[in-house]
Amino acid sequence: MNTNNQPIINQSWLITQVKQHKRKLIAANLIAIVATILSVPIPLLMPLMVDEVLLNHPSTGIEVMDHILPTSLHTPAGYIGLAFGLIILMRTGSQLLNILQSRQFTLVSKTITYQIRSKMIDKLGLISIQQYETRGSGSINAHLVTDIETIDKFIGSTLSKFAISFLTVLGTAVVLLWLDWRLGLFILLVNPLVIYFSRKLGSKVKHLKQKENQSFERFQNRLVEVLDGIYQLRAANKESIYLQELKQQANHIRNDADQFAWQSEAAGRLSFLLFLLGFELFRVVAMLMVVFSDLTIGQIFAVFGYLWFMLGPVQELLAVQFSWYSAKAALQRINSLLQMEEEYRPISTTNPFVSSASVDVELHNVDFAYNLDQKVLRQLTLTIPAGKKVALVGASGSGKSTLIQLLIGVYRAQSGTISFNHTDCEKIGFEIIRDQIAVVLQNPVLFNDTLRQNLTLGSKHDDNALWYALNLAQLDDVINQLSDGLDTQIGRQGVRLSGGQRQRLSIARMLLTDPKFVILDEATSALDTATESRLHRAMSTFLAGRTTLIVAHRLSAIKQADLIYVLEDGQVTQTGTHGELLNQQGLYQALYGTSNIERGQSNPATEIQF
Ligand SMILES: Nc1ncnc2c1ncn2[C@@H]1O[C@H](COP(=O)(O)OP(=O)(O)OP(=O)(O)O)[C@@H](O)[C@H]1O
Repeated sequence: MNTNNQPIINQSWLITQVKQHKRKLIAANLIAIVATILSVPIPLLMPLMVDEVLLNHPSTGIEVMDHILPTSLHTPAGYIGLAFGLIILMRTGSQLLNILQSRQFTLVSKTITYQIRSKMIDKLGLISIQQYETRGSGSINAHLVTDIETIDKFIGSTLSKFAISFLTVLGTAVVLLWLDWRLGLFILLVNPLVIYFSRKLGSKVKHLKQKENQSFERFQNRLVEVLDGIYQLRAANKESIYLQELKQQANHIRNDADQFAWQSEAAGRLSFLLFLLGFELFRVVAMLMVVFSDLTIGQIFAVFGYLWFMLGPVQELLAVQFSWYSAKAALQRINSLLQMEEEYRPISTTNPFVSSASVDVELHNVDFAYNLDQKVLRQLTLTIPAGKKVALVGASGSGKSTLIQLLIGVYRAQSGTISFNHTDCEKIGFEIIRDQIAVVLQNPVLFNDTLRQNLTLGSKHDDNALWYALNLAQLDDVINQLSDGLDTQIGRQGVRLSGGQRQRLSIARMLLTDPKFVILDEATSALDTATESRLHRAMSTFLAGRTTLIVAHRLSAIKQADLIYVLEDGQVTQTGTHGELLNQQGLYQALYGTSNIERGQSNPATEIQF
């Protein structure tokens, strides 16, 4: 866990990654150098053509060409043809090498972005549930997709071009120095000056990228929520209000993105304008030098050729910084995800389940609050004996589901102890505890996948085991009627199943894991009473001897328990069996008493809700 809040993806991390690809990067840079060496001399053929061929002042160039060409081609047309052939060869060679070097760079950049993405995926498994609840899946989604893409673009395209552009500008300056040291020096001084002003301009727009990202994050979070709730919004006829709100947020993105886009474009163009002014000045100086010094007409053609040659690379170099601002903002956001608070995972020092077939649970003076200002569980003490069925009842908001969250370690008690088989949960570690527990929730999470995958969640089970679990969960008849059976796709969040079928699928999933401790949190609330009663009967053999915690409002789910705890305002106020509690004055009697007497006699699976 990163406790010192230092960015995790920082320079030294990147350098370590880059070092792992040293050979590829060295190869890429060598290729870039060869490509530059091939392309930089092309404008030098100009003075050769103009001075030696067109103006008829033969010198070293013609001498060399005479060695290559047969005597019959020692003519201006022959020389021009040879120069043309050479230029084609050099340009093609240089472009092919550029392709090769960018291939090397993409190999490295894609691997580095894959590593960042993997690091983030690893982190997803560690982030505390509270952080997920506050940040929202939309923003996490944005980090994993958009931010990584920005970084990928920066490393892949910008950096690979950076090497070539930098080398080209440097090579050009060297040739200019050789042609005329004053011109070379001029170009060497102009470039840093332009880059300095361009950085100054760039620093004025970099915060706009962050603003754009924030708008995008807000939009994405809301979009995910609206899409998840679209059915209910449509049913409540409120869809248009939410879609309108999304449009407003899209409009914010438009404004913020527009600000960054035009201002960074303007800053880029102003920087380039500076360069062009230097360029024009350079041209004037070069022409004056033809008049006042020994620069030849051919050489001035070469100088102008080099100026054009530099334009593209200089533009690329200036663009790198704007691309860097986007990448830096993305990196900051990625780091903020990597720095999110992690779930508390004590290191396991003992495993009390190895020697014991069943699980008992004890809570002693447990205090818990989601927000420090409001306690949800207060000095809660209760025991769930091994192999027994225990029910937890209480009014809505009394803390029943919160207690389950603490049992599976999703949240941590602020004080008090939770023990399994007389061993403190912190000594056992929650990975081991979760191996013993299966939780069935009221709204089970289902994936847009086959029934089989939703049942097994990736574990290996043969079809007989699956059908056995489906049979106990009272779902085999339903699946039998589907043409694709276990391979039926159930749609997003299991939309092709009814609420009750989804709950039974989740129960079948629990049965397959063969847990020692079963937690049923309103697990059968969507079933009709007859199906629920059949299900309870079918499961009774499976549950016999397993510790079971039932959280329910329905009497039919509660009354089968060996022990019932009544929870009021985060504390146990009554304990006993159904019969005992009915005879005690208190919340249980108030909630179930009369209704039970009236309805319970006629139907054992009576449904009573409060
Ligand atoms: N993730 C959360 N963040 C902040 N507060 C929460 C969170 N979950 C629950 N609460 C609060 O904790 C209290 C207890 O909620 P809990 O879900 O445990 O009640 P419950 O007894 O299971 O209710 P129900 O029978 O309606 O499911 C409620 O006041 C609720 O507002």
